[in-house]
Amino acid sequence: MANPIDNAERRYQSGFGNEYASEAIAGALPQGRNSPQRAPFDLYTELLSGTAFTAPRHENRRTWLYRRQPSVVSGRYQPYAQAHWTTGADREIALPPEPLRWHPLPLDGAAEVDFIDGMHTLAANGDAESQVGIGSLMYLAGRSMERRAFVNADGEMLIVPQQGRLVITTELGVLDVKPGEIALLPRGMAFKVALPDSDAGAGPSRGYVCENYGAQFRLPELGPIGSNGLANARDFQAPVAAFEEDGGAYELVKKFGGRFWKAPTKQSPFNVVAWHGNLAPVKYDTANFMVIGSISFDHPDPSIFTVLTSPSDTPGTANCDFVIFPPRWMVMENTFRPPWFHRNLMSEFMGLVLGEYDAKPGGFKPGGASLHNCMVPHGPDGEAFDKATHADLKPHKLDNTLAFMFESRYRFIPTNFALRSPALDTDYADCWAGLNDQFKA
Ligand SMILES: O=C(O)Cc1cc(O)ccc1O
Ligand SMILES: [Fe+2]
Repeated sequence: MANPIDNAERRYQSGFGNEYASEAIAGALPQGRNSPQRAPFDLYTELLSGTAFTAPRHENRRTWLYRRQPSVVSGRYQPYAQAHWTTGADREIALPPEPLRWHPLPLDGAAEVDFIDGMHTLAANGDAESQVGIGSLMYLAGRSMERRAFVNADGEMLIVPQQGRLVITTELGVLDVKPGEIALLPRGMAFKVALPDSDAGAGPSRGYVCENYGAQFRLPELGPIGSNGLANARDFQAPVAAFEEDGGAYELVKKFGGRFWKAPTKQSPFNVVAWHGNLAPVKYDTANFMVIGSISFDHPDPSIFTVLTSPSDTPGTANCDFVIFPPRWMVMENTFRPPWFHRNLMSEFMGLVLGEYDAKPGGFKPGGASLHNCMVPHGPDGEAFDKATHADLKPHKLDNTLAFMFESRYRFIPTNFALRSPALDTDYADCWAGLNDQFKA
């Protein structure tokens, strides 16, 4: 069997959080026990735990790796400079109590940097040390990582590509992810990102990342929806085992407690020949999301579009919900169909992968971002309000669109980078200025 690392036709294993098993060479996976006295082919046995050993069974995640060298074999760490990837809430910043929006982040200079050096935190809450909160980041990158690998000890990473395909090599195998798809990479697992489109001259790649310091993302409960719907577990895809044959040197960059470090390694960290377990990187195509909406009247809460949720210790009040606004039919009768005007306990960071978002048809652009924090009023802009109050309410398909939201119980604090960026839309609030008093008694 050919080692799948070299194979452009990717194979995947289906499911979310189930017990996967994969071997790049037949016979490499021990049978009947996890840690035999000598593993097949004299591979080293290593355990990666994504939860405490004693986490409840339904939350417990761990994977057994059978590899050419254990990851403890590495050179010494030295500090590494990554100034724009900050961690957690920056309490020094005076958080503006108003809606914020960014135009698509400019790609100048992105051609020179890879996925790690091109990462920018736009806003964050909580604290990686307390395992609470998330960061909302964007990467702007034009270079493949080649012989550089990255390990994030501070959180798992949910990647939402907006422009350009990503080939993500992980310890467990390779994920090929294009805009419209998402990837979820476990905390602590080494990976590198190649940018085939950028390498082919299509210009820099851009996308969004949720760095989740808190409880791992999982599928939401479905309640009265039943046993099917929204993101179905079978549509998540984990890689098959794949390892690099060439044992050459790597630079390993590690994010650890908000700081960055680097160490040389003599061998590729992508040296896992077989693995089994339920802690795995996955990808998911949002085209497979089974969208549920109102077929009578009123605009439902956006929680019906939850793909994945990271709970907090208060039931129903998430550390982070990852919510998408995919193509869907609008059929509600006598209803103002776009989102209503609202204020909310939860804080909302949004991005747009493609097309238009119905609440902001002109103002919110693919590659841009918006932030509506706890109790900050927001909603449809003047143009959306006008259109929707006069629309002929025929069934209408919102097509060629994909917006998303990282929604959190904790207020997001924008970074200095985001607040000083020329992409900050200083006129954002004007989009509501035309909503005059039209009261007619
Ligand atoms: O503010 C937003 O655009 C996100 C959002 C969408 C929606 O359909 C209902 C509520 C909500 O916060
Ligand atoms: Fe909202």
